[in-house]
Amino acid sequence: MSHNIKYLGQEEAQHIDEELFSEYGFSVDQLMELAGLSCATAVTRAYPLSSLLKPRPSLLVICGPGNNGGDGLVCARHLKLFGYEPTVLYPKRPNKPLFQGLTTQCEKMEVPFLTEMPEAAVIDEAYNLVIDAIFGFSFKGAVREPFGTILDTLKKSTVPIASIDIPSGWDVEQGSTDGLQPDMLISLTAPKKSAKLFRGRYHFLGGRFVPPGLEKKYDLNLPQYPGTDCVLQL
Ligand SMILES: NC(=O)C1=CN([C@@H]2O[C@H](COP(=O)(O)OP(=O)(O)OC[C@H]3O[C@@H](n4cnc5c(N)ncnc54)[C@H](O)[C@@H]3O)[C@@H](O)[C@H]2O)[C@@H](O)CC1
Ligand SMILES: [K+]
Repeated sequence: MSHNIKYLGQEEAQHIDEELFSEYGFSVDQLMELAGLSCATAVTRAYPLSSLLKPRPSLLVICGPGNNGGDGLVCARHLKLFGYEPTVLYPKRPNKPLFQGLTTQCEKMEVPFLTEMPEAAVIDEAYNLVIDAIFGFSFKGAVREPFGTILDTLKKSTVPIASIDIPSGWDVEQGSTDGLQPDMLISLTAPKKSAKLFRGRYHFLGGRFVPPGLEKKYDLNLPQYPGTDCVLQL
């Protein structure tokens, strides 16, 4: 069913993104809400509350400086509504109303924000899962701080990682041989080329907002989502 789905290159993913806004009239916050809701829903499928090993349903959501980080904030808010206990690390915050609003919404919902990245041993002790919302399809080049240190710590941790759209630090097309090895990947809109190298247990597709005309133009060949679901396991 999913074998013909298109794996997008970096530029193609960015073109689709731009077209959703320019030609199709969507706003960023609309799509970010749907993307983040998909991610939260996919997490509930792969890691239901009843399956978590720690006494509290604690999750660490690490948000980066762009829209992937915004997806993480939306995902954290929905996971809180779903009964999980997310904590957010958001070290580089863009000075834009969209991200400020998403941050306030989390704070008002009593989602705690950390001031620094915990050590790997602390993460292993405290959290059931890390949600990686650091970089998405616009990541390029060598990782800049503080994210290099954060990714190094995540590599040392043994807690499963769920990556939003791309495993952070991976080249969008080529992946990475010594990078993160997430347990879960939630591809948004369509998987990116590096997703072919994903070796974790759960690969989900989310972001059920692609208009048929756009899907056709880019030959995305998306599988059919079941019923009214916003996610699909690939
Ligand atoms: N069209 C879509 O499918 C949608 C995409 N969304 C999300 O938006 C993401 C793309 O967002 P953006 O284009 O804002 O970009 P990203 O969130 O991928 O990252 C860009 C940010 O990371 C920084 N950065 C890039 N390379 C870096 C490096 N080597 N070291 C340190 N920092 C680096 C940039 O300065 C920028 O602040 C997608 O992956 C997805 O998660 C959703 O929010 C909405 C819909
Ligand atoms: K990511």
